[in-house]
Amino acid sequence: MPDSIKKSLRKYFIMGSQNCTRNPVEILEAAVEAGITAFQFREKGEGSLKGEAKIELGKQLQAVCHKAGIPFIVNDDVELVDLLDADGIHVGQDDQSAQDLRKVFPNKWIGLSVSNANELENSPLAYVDYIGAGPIFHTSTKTDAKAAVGLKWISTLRREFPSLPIVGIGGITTENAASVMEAGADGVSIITAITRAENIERAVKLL
Ligand SMILES: Cc1ncc(COP(=O)(O)OP(=O)(O)O)c(N)n1
Ligand SMILES: Cc1nc(C(=O)O)sc1CCOP(=O)(O)O
Ligand SMILES: [Mg+2]
Repeated sequence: MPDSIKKSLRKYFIMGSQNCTRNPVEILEAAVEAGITAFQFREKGEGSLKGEAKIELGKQLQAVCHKAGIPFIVNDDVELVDLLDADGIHVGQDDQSAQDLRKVFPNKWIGLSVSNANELENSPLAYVDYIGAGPIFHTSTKTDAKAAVGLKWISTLRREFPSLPIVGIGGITTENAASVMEAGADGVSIITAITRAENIERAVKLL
């Protein structure tokens, strides 16, 4: 099981309509065509859709993932995971606890953000399928992101947990993605380097 998750985390695209300057469905289709291996619907923050509009976009993006056979993960929103029967959920340290989520979703992927040793110590890793480690580099995409933790955080996690699926996130680009993998990550999570790419196919291939 961890091996198939690791494979799926390799090019993990995250996006919501607030990250897009054109149709999000077309952006996801282009990214899928170019070879992303998983997708997280993160409709959150300024300019994001709410209520029915969010659900409708989620359904459309999920259909693109289903057609391509890649996992469709929902960020934060437990009700939406349930409603759409998503493949998994990603939560942070201040969101619903992974332990509680595991009771509700015994067979779905649960991803948890872990940014430092203190969070790691307090994280219920037994209930988690993968860790999102970051922000590795500076990012302006998440307004409440912590200070960049650097590649060392990935190598520390990898040393302590040799078989745990780990994905790096935050400020990852076509130029620095290889360094994240070399530090020990199983994959890279990206928003801007894909949503704002002049050529999505080229960007995903370079990643
Ligand atoms: C793969 C991945 N890693 C980390 C995050 C960040 O989650 P969180 O800390 O809950 O912050 P928000 O994304 O909810 O703003 C993520 N979404 N995905
Ligand atoms: C959603 C998110 N979570 C982060 C974390 O550190 O937990 S950084 C981040 C934003 C990533 O966007 P970009 O690829 O544009 O830097
Ligand atoms: Mg969250």
